[in-house]
Parts: sequence; C-alpha cells; structure tokens
Amino acid sequence: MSASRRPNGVSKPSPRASPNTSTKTRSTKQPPTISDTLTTLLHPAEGLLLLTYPSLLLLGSIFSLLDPSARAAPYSASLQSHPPDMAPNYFALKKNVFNIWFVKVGWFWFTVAWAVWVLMGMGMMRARSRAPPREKTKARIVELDDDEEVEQEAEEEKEEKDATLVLTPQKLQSALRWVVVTFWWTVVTQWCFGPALIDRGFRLTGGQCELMQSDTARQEMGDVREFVTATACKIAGGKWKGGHDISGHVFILVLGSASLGLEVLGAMVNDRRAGAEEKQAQLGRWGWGIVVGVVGMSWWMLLMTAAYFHTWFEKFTGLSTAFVGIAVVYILPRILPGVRDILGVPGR
Ligand SMILES: CCCCCCCC/C=C\CCCCCCCC(=O)SCCNC(=O)CCNC(=O)[C@H](O)C(C)(C)COP(=O)(O)O
Ligand SMILES: Nc1ncnc2c1ncn2[C@@H]1O[C@H](COP(=O)(O)O)[C@@H](OP(=O)(O)O)[C@H]1O
Repeated sequence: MSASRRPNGVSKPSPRASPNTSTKTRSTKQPPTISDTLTTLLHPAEGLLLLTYPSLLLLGSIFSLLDPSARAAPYSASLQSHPPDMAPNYFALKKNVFNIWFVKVGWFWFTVAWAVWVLMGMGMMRARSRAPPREKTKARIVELDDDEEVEQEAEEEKEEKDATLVLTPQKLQSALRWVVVTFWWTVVTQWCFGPALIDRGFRLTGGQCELMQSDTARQEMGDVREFVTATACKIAGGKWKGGHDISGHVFILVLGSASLGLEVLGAMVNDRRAGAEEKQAQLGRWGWGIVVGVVGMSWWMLLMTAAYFHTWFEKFTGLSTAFVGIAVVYILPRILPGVRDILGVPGR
C-alpha cells in the first residue's frame, strides 16, 4: 500500500512513496526489534488479552498451592480432580452448576455471543462510523425544531436497523472465522475422522480405558481392556487412565473466549473509522452484555480449572492447543496476504 488513511478519510502519502524519504529511511533504518514485530502483528490490547490466559492459569495453580484447604485435599490423577467428598469448595466439584450449564455446553454459548456480536454490535459500529460525529449532530439538532429532531432520530434508528441486516464482507469474514475456529474445536474435542485429537493423544501416550467399576463390563471386555474414546469408556463405567490427557476445559475456554475477545477488541482498536465514544456507546447497547458475560464466565471457570483440576502440564497443553487455533485464525492473516484476503482481520 502506498498511502495510509487518516481518521478523516484523507489519504496521506506513505514515506515509501517518496524517493527522498525512502533513501533517508534506508540509511538510518534499524532492524526491527522483537517488540516492533509483535506490535505490527498485534495491537497491545490484543496482546494483553492473550497474555491473560497464561496469567490466569498461573494464578489458579499458585492459588491451589497456597490455599490450605486445596493443599489438604487429596488429588486423584484418574479423576483429574479432588475426590468429590473431599473437594475444597463448590467450584472444585465437577457437578457445579457453572460446569454443567456453561462449560459442558460452552460452544453453544460462544456461538450465541458471536452471532449477537456479528449481527448487532458489528453492524451498529459500521453504521455509526458512517454517520456524522455525535458533537456535530447535537449542534445541528439545536437549530432544528422538534418535528425535525424526531424525524432525524427515526432516520438514525432506521439506519442502525438496516445495518443489522446488511451482509457486509466484514460480517462474512467473521462468520468464516467462526467456522474455522469451530472446526478446530470439533477436531480437538469431538471428532477427528474417528476419535478426537484429545482422545488420540491420550491413546498415543499410553492411555487406556480401565474398567474399574463394573464386574460385568470387565468380563464382557475380556482381554480388550480399552475403548476408543473417553466418552465410550466413561459410558461403560470405566476410567480413562495412563496417558497424557490434554485439558479439554482449558482448551475450550481459551479458544472460545479468546476468539470472541479478539473479534470485539479487534474491531474496537483496529477500526479507526468510528470514534471511541461511538464504539463504546454501540457496544453498550448491543451485544456488550452477552460478550462480557461469556468471556467473564470463561475466565472465572479457567481460574477454577487451574486451581482444582488437572496437572500443570495438562493445562499447558490445553492452552497451547487452543493457541494453535488462535494463531491460525488471528495471527496468520496478518502475516500472509493470501490468508488475510480470505479470513480478514477483525476491525480492518
Ligand atoms: C458468525 C457466527 C455464525 C453463527 C451461525 C449460527 C447462528 C445461530 C445463532 C444462534 C443459535 C445458536 C445455535 C448454536 C449452535 C452451536 C452448535 C453447538 O456447538 S451446540 C453444541 C454444544 N455443545 C458443546 O458446547 C459441547 C462442549 N463441550 C466440550 O467440548 C467438552 O465437553 C469439553 C471440551 C468441555 C470437555 O470434555 P470432558 O468430557 O473432558 O468434560
Ligand atoms: N472448572 C471446572 N469445574 C468443574 N469441573 C471441571 C472444571 N475443569 C475441569 N473439570 C472436570 O475435570 C475433568 C477433566 O476436564 P477436562 O479434561 O475437560 O479439562 C472433567 O470431568 P468429567 O469428564 O468427569 O466431567 C471436567 O468436568
């Protein structure tokens, strides 16, 4: 690109466009530092969002080391938790209501929040960014009589409603990013042309299904002491034991909330067409509640998983597997123009 866009829409020539500046730049140009490269890839706010995840995991793990009740409770590696009768608190129980109704059906909540954001928040932001700035509108309203004011407000409302229904390339690209992120969630946790990656990883690292609870099932299984997936094993009353079990909870909570966060945050920090005030006003009205609720609940549950479930290494692999998906969908398009043309970058 040879020209950059100013907030008022006027293009100014980039330094590269002028031969004089380009010579000067070349002779004084320093090789980019790691921090320069990182800021080109991610806005500092986006970087901060991603840093929240290892920080929450670290915080939860440190808390469990310091909390006397967590330290006193025995940990069962096969349950990946403290036994329920000795759980240090309500959130250390697998049956806690937030686990059952939020995490266990987490993809549903992420999808609803994403859809609300794409259909409402995102469309509204675009509509506002095309509308005249608020101050100017107010100044004009002073000169208008009551009827005209009402008429103008109705017109603005209609414009916003239309923006919800209009299918823009930005909305399509966000939906496409949802498809790719959902594909990654599916292959890692649900199905990957057979067992999901988490189950395959567990088996490859020496894990197997041990039938501990049911004598009949044990007899029926005979020498074949293993099933293919964790779910099949649990349904048969067995325990999924031995191998490395990537934390599915860490994976889904990080993947879902980070992608949702990057969609909204990216639009806020990268879309220079709308003023900050307008963006906040629109987010406040549309989708803000559900997005903040889903991301906030994910952070809380991540903290609880970090504190009471899994080993350090299982949480680390859950985080890394989620970050692979985030890197492909949100970082790669900023490096490869071909991928960028298809998936886009939130807010750009
Ligand atoms: C731009 C977005 C386009 C969206 C288009 C759809 C728009 C429709 C709008 C609203 C309707 C919402 C419909 C939502 C459909 C979403 C499809 C689903 O994903 S429903 C399935 C819900 N199931 C889950 O979320 C399961 C999550 N659980 C797991 O992955 C695992 O249990 C675990 C990883 C949490 C751990 O497993 P464990 O066995 O070890 O506990
Ligand atoms: N924050 C949390 N609250 C309640 N249960 C949690 C949890 N994090 C993990 N678990 C439970 O710990 C087990 C391992 O989680 P995962 O591998 O998905 O990270 C799962 O048990 P169940 O599969 O018996 O429900 C899961 O429900």
